[in-house]
Amino acid sequence: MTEPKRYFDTTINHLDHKGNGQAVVWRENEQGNPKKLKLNVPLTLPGEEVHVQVDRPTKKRSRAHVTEFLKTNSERVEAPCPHFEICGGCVWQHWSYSGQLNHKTDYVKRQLEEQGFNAALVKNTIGAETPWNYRNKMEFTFSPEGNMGLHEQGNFRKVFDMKTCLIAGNDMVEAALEVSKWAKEHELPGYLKDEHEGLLRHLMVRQSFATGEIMLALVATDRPDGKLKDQVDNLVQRITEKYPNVKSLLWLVNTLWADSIQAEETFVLAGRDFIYDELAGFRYRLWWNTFFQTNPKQAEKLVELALEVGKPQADETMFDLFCGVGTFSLPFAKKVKSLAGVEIVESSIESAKRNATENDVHNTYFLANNARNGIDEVREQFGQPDLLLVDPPRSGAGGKVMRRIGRAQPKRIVYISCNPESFASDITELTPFGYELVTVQPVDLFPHTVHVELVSLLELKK
Ligand SMILES: C[S@@+](CC[C@H](N)C(=O)[O-])C[C@H]1O[C@@H](n2cnc3c(N)ncnc32)[C@H](O)[C@@H]1O
Repeated sequence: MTEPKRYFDTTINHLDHKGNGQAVVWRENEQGNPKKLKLNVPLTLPGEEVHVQVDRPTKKRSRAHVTEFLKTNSERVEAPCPHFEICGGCVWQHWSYSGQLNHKTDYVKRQLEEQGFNAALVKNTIGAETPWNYRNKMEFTFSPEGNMGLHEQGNFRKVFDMKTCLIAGNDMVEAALEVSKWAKEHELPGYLKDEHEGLLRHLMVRQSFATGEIMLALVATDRPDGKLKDQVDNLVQRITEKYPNVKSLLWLVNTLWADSIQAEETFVLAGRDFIYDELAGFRYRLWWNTFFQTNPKQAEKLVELALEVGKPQADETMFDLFCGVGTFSLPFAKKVKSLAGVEIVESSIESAKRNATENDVHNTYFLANNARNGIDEVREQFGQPDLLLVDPPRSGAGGKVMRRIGRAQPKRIVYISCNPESFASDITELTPFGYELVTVQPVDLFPHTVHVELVSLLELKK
């Protein structure tokens, strides 16, 4: 039997939702008939002509690696991070920032067009002034070999030994690297998922760019006392001496198989159990599990844009669905008569209430409930809203919530989305209730990644 052909010349015709180049080649099957082979070619850009080696040439779809670039995209640039190509964090450092922004605008337009909306309503994506060191929160993983870093691209089981991260805040990366050094010096074993063995699982680090305060939360399978006492004392000493901005050093115990950042017990090793942050002129307390915007500079633009398109009025009643700790609720509440926020995570609602009081905002009501039931509950209490803001997670609000929004008949709806696909599908639900899409403004909160955020306005037709 002859070996199937593995090497092909091809052209990248588009990028998939993970940012990888897509191409099609033709191969011959065993009977000598032509068969289509779809290729997923990482680290390529639209229009590039490449010579590739295919992993599994007998499949319908396969991953392929570039062995030679025959023609490159004029927007291709040198990626500055030494971990690029291995790290699963950024996929587009090899693309000029303007190229990324144009692509994001086109992507939003395409999603809306596919659902029958007018793509001309989509404005050009607002980029970041500095597309580096923008993230205020990172979650690193410890590997069984004792490395601390991010997962490798396309391989969730492998973690590489991180030396730097160009998209995260510098101070928090330095403090995180000190924890990595500490773990190595004490030879503390990283966690082995399959065997459910080992000690260190994750390190969550967050930093406020406004106050400078840093939180380090180490997730481990054991408590920080007993046999670990000496090592933990050493960690506390080196962090508090070298990094005075670390105002919260936490140890979270997670003995469960589920490998997410969660805690059965929380130990405060140094400082408090929260840090202070500020956004758009408001002060927030953030605990280790509080959702907060991860690119605060660009998030401020989201708040400004939401206020600009939503035009809140002093005599209006407003609902904020998926309100989190009140990032949008507080600035809007300053401008309306009353505001009711709904959010599923109880600790975020507790935080939203405290944030409102601490920021001298006294016309808010926050309800811990899912958006679907919560909207009915706040309608019973406050009646029909004039203005409604909705900012759901990536999966979108879903038909049931959107139809309830439609039935509530607010005059204006500000929809903030981190996923244009679920956004486009969600807003189709509003058309039968008389809503019209007025404007869509994409904002880049995550440079060098495929993600794009947007602020939109829908109005009830007269
Ligand atoms: C994209 S975040 C937005 C949070 C907030 N607007 C902000 O900017 O900080 C989405 C929020 O929806 C919350 N959430 C997720 N599912 C929910 C549901 N079914 N009902 C209500 N809130 C939900 C999450 O806990 C999270 O706080």
